[in-house]
Amino acid sequence: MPGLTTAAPFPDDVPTHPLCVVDYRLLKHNDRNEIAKLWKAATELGFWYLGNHGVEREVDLMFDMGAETLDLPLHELMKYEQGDSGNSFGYKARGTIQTDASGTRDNVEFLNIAQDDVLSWPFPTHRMYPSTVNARMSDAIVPFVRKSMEVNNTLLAIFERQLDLPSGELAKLHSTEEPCGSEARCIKTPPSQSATGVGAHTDFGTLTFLHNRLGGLQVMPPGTPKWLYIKPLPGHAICNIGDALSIFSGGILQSSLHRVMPPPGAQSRFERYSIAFFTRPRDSVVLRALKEHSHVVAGACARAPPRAVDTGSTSAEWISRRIKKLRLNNRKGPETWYASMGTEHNGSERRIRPTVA
Ligand SMILES: O=C(O)CCC(=O)C(=O)O
Ligand SMILES: [Fe+2]
Repeated sequence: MPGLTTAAPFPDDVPTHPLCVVDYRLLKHNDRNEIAKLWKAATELGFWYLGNHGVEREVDLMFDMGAETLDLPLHELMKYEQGDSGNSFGYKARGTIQTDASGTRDNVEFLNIAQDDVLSWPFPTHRMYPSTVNARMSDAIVPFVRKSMEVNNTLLAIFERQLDLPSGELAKLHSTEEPCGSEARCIKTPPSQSATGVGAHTDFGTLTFLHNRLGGLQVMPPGTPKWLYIKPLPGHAICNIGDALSIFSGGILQSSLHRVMPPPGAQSRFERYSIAFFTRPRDSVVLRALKEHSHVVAGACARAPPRAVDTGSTSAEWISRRIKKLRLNNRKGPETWYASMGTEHNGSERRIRPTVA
């Protein structure tokens, strides 16, 4: 099954970052210890493993759907290419985005399917997709998206309580009454690559629910200049906080820099697939700290730089601007790359700029 190969183990001689293992079933039962583990992970690294999430079967079907689709002839896929205008939904061809300040081309292709199109299926909200996507909507994509939404909404409700926000305050920024940027993604990296797959970035949205089987994902822990692999843990998803949630929380929740490199060691000989579900706010939601609604967030804002508290940008503008700046056709020099990083709110970009003597 694509992306599921266990033919080569993750090597034990590469530097990894351990992640906290959180049990979704215990979270659903309001287990205080488990909530404390989640909170620690979300406020320190912003990444954790999630077990017992109940989406395992749908994830396997998504790996199949992704492989079928990304195996279609390029001329067919190109009919659905996302283009250079900052649109996220559709197909992203290899070599269309930059992976660093020098403008190095990426070597991955991916397919993004909008949550709104899945919920309104068979009627499109944003766009149409290749035939292999339509054929798998009912059995794979709709159940995967609905279950992933449920997982992320459960996590959001916990963060809402931990941040002392009124009940439903985060949920209403993500209600399905208005279009949003939430999407499912399948990424394919060809075998035997040496260059970066997806360059250093923080996720644009609220929460990411990620499934990969081969290594390659790396994180740069806050306060360090080091890239460390996150080892896939069988049967577990990898979850992480995105910029929007970090901003809503006044920086209490951490969105960390990460990237995708070729799988390490003997795993590099294999094609790599990953499946992700990104929860993002409604399009018109302004990305700013929810300080009027929580003394905890207000306290954090008092210590944060002003740009981290109010970006002055709606979620739709934020996502579109960053995607646009990643596209090589829009590159005007190194600053275009740094501008793709959402640098204004947390200074991520400062951490990977070459040190000036
Ligand atoms: O493929 C992976 O493991 C991570 C992908 C990722 O970070 C992203 O698509 O934002
Ligand atoms: Fe990411």
